[in-house]
Amino acid sequence: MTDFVLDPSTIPGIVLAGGRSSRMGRDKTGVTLGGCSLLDHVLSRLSPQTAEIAVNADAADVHDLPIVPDRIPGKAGPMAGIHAAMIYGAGLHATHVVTVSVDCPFFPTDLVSRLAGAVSRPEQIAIAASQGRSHPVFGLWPTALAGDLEEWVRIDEKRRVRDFLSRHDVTEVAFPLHPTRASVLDPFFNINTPDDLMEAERWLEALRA
Ligand SMILES: Nc1nc2c(ncn2[C@@H]2O[C@H](COP(=O)(O)OP(=O)(O)OP(=O)(O)O)[C@@H](O)[C@H]2O)c(=O)[nH]1
Ligand SMILES: [Mg+2]
Repeated sequence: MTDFVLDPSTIPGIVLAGGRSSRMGRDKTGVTLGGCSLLDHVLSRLSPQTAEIAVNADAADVHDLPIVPDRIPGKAGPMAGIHAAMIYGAGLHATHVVTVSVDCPFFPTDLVSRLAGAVSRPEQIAIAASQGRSHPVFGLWPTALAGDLEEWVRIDEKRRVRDFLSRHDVTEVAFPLHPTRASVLDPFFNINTPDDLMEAERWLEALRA
């Protein structure tokens, strides 16, 4: 039994868009899919699920949303974005933040509620998974871990997300595949290359059919 309950409607959501997009060759945030930017796809999935939304990036066309740049310099990887998200959430007096990746337009519509429902202790991290693989950029993070994460990024040269997670109490939440007319879609399908973008166009058609 646990008496720790997290209200998903109070959890700020941060879109991680601070990477180099090197495989795509141009900033993934503004790449269009079905005529809308990837950022717009992700915002329409996230906004019904969270209280406030910010975008982790150095600079981008993010409408009138707050931009949260990395605090740790040098493009230190996704954990630097998650660190910036934790600091942002702490500034809003939130105990937890949710992160999603800008290059993943089909993520589950019940992501935040299921992650929030999975944690049973205040310092527990919840991470999404599908098909037996975890997707740590889709996570629910206690803002109280910001100091530990900052120190880890400074001392751990490899900065593998999994190595950070191994220091903490983590629960994984498995999400089902999504049936479409074409085939079953992994909701965490993510777009790294121009070929992935073409595949995403086909998934979008299949979802609309
Ligand atoms: N803040 C921040 N976010 C990052 C960094 N590197 C990657 N990310 C984010 O982490 C998520 C997963 O990263 P990738 O899929 O590798 O994206 P990417 O690094 O922009 O693309 P590549 O350069 O092709 O690897 C994306 O949402 C990126 O925006 C970083 O150095 N800082
Ligand atoms: Mg990368």
